[in-house]
Amino acid sequence: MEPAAGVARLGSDNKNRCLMKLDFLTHGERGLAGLRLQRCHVSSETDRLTDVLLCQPTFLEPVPCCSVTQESLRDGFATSVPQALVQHRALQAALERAGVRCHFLEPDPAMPDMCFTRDALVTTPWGLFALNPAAGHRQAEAVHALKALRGIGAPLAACVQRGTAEGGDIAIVKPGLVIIGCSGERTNEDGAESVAEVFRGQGWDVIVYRFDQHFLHLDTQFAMVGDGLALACTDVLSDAFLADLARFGIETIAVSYKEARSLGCNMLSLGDRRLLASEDNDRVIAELRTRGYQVETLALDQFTRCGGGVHCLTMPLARVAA
Ligand SMILES: NC(=O)NCCC[C@H](N)C(=O)O
Repeated sequence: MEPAAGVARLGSDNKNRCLMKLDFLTHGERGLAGLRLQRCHVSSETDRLTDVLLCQPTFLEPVPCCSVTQESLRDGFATSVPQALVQHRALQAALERAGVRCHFLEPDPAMPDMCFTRDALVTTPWGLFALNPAAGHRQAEAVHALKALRGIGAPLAACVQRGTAEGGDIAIVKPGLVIIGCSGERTNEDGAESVAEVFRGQGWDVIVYRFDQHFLHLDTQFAMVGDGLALACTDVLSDAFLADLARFGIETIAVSYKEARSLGCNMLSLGDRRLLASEDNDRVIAELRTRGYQVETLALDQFTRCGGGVHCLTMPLARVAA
């Protein structure tokens, strides 16, 4: 069967099953506002970011589906949508100042966590990979995002065939190496294996890292910030995983458990040693600056108190090697 227009070829039967399920996406759906996507591929989380997917937090709610949000609610936290919108606009402005094109999904009242665009799908070197969020209130997000992205010309490369998988659990470390987090709750064993198959099929090395569901996603404990450099909650990550990182030549900056709870690992690399981070992580940010990284900080407490920082709020659509 020939792939539908705009669908990348990955040479797997799985892909054809995926296409049949999502066939409707190629026909007449409303796209994102305006901008056509020139390219859609990510081979490394630290290449220069050119295009990103965002969704304004118009309907943000503190859904008690992760331990950070539960703690915030216990402390009496309530979201303020006007404040969240201001913070999100500042994130957009920082991205645009850095030369990144921002593409926006339409917010939907049925999707209170849609502003965390990271989780519904991931961009691979071959195009979009449609995921299957586990959290009940997030399950519609993948189809919602795909409809819009297909409308601006993004190719669909693959989709999860079995189990559940969320984008915060997938780190495209460098060409040829992906790490998949598996807590059993958000990304489960079948979902992790389904994602791993696609990368292995392209000759990539895959590390599957299993952790306790308290930590929600891999990107609350681990994120690449530069070539061969990661922020890592070494208090929590297993010795075997840390040894795997060393084996693949990845150095880590240690982030404490408390820093990770306030999304201290959850930074976004813009490439060229530039980073966006939420404020209130002074020690980690100072360490990065000492190493020559340019770190711009943003007030994002409306989101961090709901369990997600800059990394979770952004889904890179295209990065180019510097
Ligand atoms: N990648 C991420 O860690 N995303 C944060 C998602 C937070 C949201 N409240 C959730 O529990 O799904």
